[in-house]
Amino acid sequence: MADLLWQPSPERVGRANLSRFIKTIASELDPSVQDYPSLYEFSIRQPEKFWTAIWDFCGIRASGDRDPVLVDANKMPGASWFPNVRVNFAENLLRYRDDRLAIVFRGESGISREWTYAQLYDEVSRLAQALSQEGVRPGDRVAGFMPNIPEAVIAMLATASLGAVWSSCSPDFGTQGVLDRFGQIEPKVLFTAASYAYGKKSLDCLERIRDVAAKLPSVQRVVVAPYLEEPATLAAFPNAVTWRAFTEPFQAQPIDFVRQSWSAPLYILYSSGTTGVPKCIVHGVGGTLIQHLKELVLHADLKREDKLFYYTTCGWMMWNWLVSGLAVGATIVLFDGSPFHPKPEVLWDLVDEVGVTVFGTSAKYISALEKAGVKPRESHKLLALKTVLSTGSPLAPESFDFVYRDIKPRLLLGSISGGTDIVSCFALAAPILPVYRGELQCRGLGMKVEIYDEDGRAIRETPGELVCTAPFPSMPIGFWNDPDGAKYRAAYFERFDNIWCHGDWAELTDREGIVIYGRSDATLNPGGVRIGTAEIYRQVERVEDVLESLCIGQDWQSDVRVVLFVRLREGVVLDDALADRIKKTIRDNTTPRHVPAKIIQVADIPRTISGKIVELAVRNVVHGRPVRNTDALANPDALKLYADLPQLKD
Ligand SMILES: CC(=O)CC(=O)O
Repeated sequence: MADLLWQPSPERVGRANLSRFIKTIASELDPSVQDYPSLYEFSIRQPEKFWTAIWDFCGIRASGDRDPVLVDANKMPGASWFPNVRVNFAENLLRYRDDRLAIVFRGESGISREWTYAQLYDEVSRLAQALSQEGVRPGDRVAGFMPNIPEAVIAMLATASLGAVWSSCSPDFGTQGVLDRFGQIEPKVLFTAASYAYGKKSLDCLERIRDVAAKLPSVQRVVVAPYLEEPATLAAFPNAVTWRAFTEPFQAQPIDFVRQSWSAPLYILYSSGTTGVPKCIVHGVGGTLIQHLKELVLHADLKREDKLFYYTTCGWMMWNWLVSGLAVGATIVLFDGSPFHPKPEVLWDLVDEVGVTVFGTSAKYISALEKAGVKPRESHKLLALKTVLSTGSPLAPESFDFVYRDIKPRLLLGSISGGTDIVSCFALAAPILPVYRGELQCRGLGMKVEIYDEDGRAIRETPGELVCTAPFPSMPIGFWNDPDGAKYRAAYFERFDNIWCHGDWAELTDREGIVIYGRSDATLNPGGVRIGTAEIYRQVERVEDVLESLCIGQDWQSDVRVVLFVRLREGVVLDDALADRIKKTIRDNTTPRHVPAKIIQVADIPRTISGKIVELAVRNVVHGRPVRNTDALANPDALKLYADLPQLKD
C-alpha cells in the first residue's frame, strides 16, 4: 500500500479556511507565507503577529488593549498572553442567536432533541440567572456529573457566562472517583441527570451523586437535568432540585456576560489519576478559546454549515473541544450511549441521518469497528462526510487503510494528538496537506513542537521525546491547590529546563509529519533499545483473532523483556500456532527486539473511563507494586488478572 493515501482536491484547497488565512497573512503581514510550511514557520517566528491574526480571523469578542500580546515569552512556565484583555468564553460561543441548529442530540435509548442557537441562548440565559440567584460568582466552581446531553453544554455555558469555572466528569465514575475529583475543587453547584444509557441499560446517577453531595460540604445545590426519566420526587435528596424547578422563575433575557482577564480560570480537567489522586489541570478562558478556534477553523476546517460530531463523554477533553464548535456557529452533534449498541453501525446511522460532516472518534473505536467487520462504505451513504478525526492513542497505519478502504476514500483523515494537559493538540490535521499512512499531518500552528534526544538536542527522523520549546496560549494556567506551582512544574518542566515535555515518544518525519509511538514512560527497553508500545500494537492488531492487546516491559535478569497480553475473539484459545503467528507478524514487520518474550492470553484489558489502556498500572501489578488509584478505571477488576502470573516467573 502506497504511503500517500489522500490528496486534497484543488476545490477543497480553494474552499479551505486555511487557504483564506494564508492569503490574509501573505497580503497583510508576510508575503513569503504561501503554503502550510511557510505559515507554520511564520507562526513560530512571529507568535505575537500570528495569534493576533487568529484573533481577527476568528472574530474573537473581547475588550481591552491587545498589546502586549505575550509577556515573558522566554519563561516556561511563566509566560502570559494578552494581559490587558477582558473576555468571556460563553459570549464567544453564543455569538449567534438565530434559528440554525446549535445542538443535535441522539441517545441510544431513542431520545432525540434539537436546539437552535436562539433556543440555546435563551436557556443559557435562564439557567445563568438561576445560578446567579444561587450565589454563583466569578471563580466559583460548578461541576457536572452528566451524560453527554445538551444540558451539560447549557450548564457549562451558563457557568462560564458568569465567569465561574466548569468541571465535568462522566457518569460512569464511582462515588470515590467523583470525590477524588470534585472533592479537590469544592463546587458550589452540582449538575446531574437521573440516569444515563449504555448498551441497553439505563444506569442510575442519583444514588452516587447523593453520596457525593453528602460528602462535599461545598455543594449547596444539586440540579437534576431531564433525561431518560424525571425523578418522581427528590424529597429524600437534600438540596436537590429539578432543572425545570430551578429555571422556572426566570425569563430569557440578554445575558450579562462577565468579562474577565484572559487567563481567568474556565475549565478544570483531570489527569487520568491512575498513579495517585488525579491532578486538577486548570485551563484559562482566553487560551482555551483562541486555541480551539485555531484548531477548529484552520485545522478541522469547520464552517457554519458543518455538523461536528465527536464520540466522547463529558469527562474527556474532546467534549470541551467539541463544544467550542459553537463559536464557529456550526452544529455540534452529541450522542449518549454505546457506539456499538444496538448494532455496530449505530454511529454511521447517525452520520447519515444528521448529515455529519466532521466525525471524530478514538483510534480504539476505529480498530474495534474493523475487527467487528463493519464497512460503512458498503452499508451507508456518508454523503456529507468530509473529515474523520481520531485521537486517544496512536492510530495504526492499518487503521488508516481501513478508513480509506472501508469508510470513505475521499475524506480527510486527521489523526490528532495532544491531551487533557493542553485541552487541545500538538499535532493534527490540515485540509490542504496530503495524508500519509500512519502520520499526523502536521504540527499545530503556533506550536513549537520538536523531538528531543536524551540530551535535549532536536532530532528528526528518529524517535525521541515530544517537547514544546516555546509558550502557547492553551498551556494550563496552573494546577488547582498548587499555590507555588510545584506540581505543575513537576508534571511537564522537570525533564528539560524551560521546556514542556509532553511524555509522548514520537518522531518528526522528513515530510514534517509526526508519528507517535506511545507514551514515553511506557516505552519498552529490551537490551537498551527504546521501543514505543504502539509499534507492537500495530502489528498485533493485524492478527485476526486478537481483539486488543497490552504490552509492558518486565524487569528480567538485569534486563527488560517484552511481555504481550492479548484479548482474543470469543472461543479462541492462545495455542502455539497463534502465538507463533503473532510473533512472526511482529518479527516480519519490525525487528527481532520487538518480538515478545512472552505472550499471555487475558480475559480483559484494564482501561480508564476515557478508554485508554493502562500500561503502567499493569506493569506495577506484574512487578508486585501497588496501584495507587483504581477509581479512574472502567474495569478495575481486570487488573487482578495480571497478578502473580505463573507464566511470568520463568
Ligand atoms: C487530543 C488528544 O490527545 C486526546 C487524548 O488523547 O486524550
